[in-house]
Amino acid sequence: MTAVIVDGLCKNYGPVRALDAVSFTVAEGEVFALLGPNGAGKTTAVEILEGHRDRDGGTVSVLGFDPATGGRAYRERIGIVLQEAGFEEEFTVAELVRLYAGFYPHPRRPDEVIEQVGLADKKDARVRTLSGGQRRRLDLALGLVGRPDLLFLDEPTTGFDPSARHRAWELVEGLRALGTTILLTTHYMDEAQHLADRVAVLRAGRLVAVGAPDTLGGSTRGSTLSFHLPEDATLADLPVLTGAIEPRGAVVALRTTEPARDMHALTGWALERGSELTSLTLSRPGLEEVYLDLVEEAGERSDDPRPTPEAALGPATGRDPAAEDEPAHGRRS
Ligand SMILES: Nc1ncnc2c1ncn2[C@@H]1O[C@H](COP(=O)(O)OP(=O)(O)OP(=O)(O)O)[C@@H](O)[C@H]1O
Repeated sequence: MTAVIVDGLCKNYGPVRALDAVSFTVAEGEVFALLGPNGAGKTTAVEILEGHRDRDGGTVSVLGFDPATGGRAYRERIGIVLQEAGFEEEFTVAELVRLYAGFYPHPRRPDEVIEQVGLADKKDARVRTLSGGQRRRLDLALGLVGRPDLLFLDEPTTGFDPSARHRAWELVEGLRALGTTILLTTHYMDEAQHLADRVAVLRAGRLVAVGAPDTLGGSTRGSTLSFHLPEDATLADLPVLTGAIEPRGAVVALRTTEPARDMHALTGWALERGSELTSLTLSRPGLEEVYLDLVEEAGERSDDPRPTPEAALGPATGRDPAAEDEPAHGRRS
């Protein structure tokens, strides 16, 4: 079954078109990452899916519910880890996790969840005494304790130290193994690469690519063939190659969409002249490289969302009273 279906989703904040006909699906049990620069619309999309924000157009189905009208039955099926949740500071960790467990019909055992997120030694500590990273782990515990079918993780490891980060990744992998569908946002490409089955890249409210982290952007982005230039050769001696050559010190890198042809030409050339092509490697661009290409294409600025067509037609008429300036549920937008 498909866990999430988003079709033609639109959201405007006054003159700003935060989401412009965004469509994607997430399969049941899949880990799906929404990527994009600041202001791209990730939080808006996630808040609409969570049922915390209205949409202006399009259809959304999550676990068979429309989040806008799913009510309590819907909320019991999902878990949410907010970017900045406001906690009751005087509760202890254990009290708060137990309190949240009480909101759900089939919760996980609070002690087990506290252990899983690495807060066992802090279970009797008051929330106000926790460090930033420990608070994020508590966020995670509160998102997990209801045993959700779908977990929303909004930048789940921001502020984590490297070992806490790896622990969180293991936790996500464990949840995936249990069949939990996970929709996460992150600015860390290594996190998306490591955790996500598929990623979607938003830029200024528009979806610009969806795919597996290893193949995002398609074959047209090409591969990189790199090798050490033989000592007795110069760049001018190289055979005719289809790709563009970039010298990087002693190493030559060739970005090519025809790697087999270029590899054949190069190795033939080296054999013929009796040279060795040391450290010859063929690699696809990493997710970070592809992502940067996608979000920087067409010279768009990351913090420059598209205006709505109405706003683009004329001078701004001031703040639209319909603009929602109040973040939903204590969420920073
Ligand atoms: N409550 C609001 N009122 C008015 N404009 C908003 C509101 N929330 C978000 N926006 C605008 O909508 C656009 C998308 O914002 P959003 O928070 O969804 O982006 P994001 O991709 O989550 O960014 P970040 O990576 O910084 O969290 C931005 O231009 C933002 O300024």
